Amino acid sequence: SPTWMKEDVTYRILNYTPDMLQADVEEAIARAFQLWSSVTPLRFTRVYSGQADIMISFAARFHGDFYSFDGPGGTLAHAYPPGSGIGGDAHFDEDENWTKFTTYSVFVLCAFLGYNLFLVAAHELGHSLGLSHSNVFGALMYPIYMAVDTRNYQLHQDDIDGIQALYG
Ligand SMILES: CC(C)C[C@H](C(=O)NO)C(=O)N[C@@H](CC(=O)O)C(=O)NCc1ccccc1
Ligand SMILES: [Zn+2]
Repeated sequence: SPTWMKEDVTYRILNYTPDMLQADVEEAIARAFQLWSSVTPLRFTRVYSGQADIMISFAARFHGDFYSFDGPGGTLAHAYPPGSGIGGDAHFDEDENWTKFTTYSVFVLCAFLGYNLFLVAAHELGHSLGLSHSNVFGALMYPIYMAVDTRNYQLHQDDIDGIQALYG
């Protein structure tokens, strides 16, 4: 699978969701990158203009690529594997309610309260780095979102093995 052929990868936050404070969006994204940089030689640098490797945006329905979003629920976000242009970019569905909180409540209540941006971003950035979905329940790259306590979130060994197979 494609990987970034460099250790220094840039990212840019193109726009913000109205669901959260901008500082909380920036913190969630930065923490999601830190998860992956902590187990690889990769360094992530935020840039504020021009073309970054990983362009991060919020959008609803049709948003200029072949994968339109589907309103509340369902697909929450998608990201492209490493490459030029749209490669590496991560799109978040603005029709979801984005939050910095996580609850232990059942999945359906989470769907109502919102999705934790840090958790979803961490998953999407896994794709942006070249990871596919995992079949290991509890892994970050498992295909289905599960609300978990994000205060001291740790990558599952399967996620670490996967990313170190690409960048170890
Ligand atoms: C086929 C793709 C486009 C589905 C899409 C996804 O996997 N994006 O990376 C997605 O939004 N998946 C949903 C689940 C679904 O649509 O059935 C999801 O919860 N993804 C976010 C996620 C998954 C696992 C952990 C954290 C976040
Ligand atoms: Zn995914």
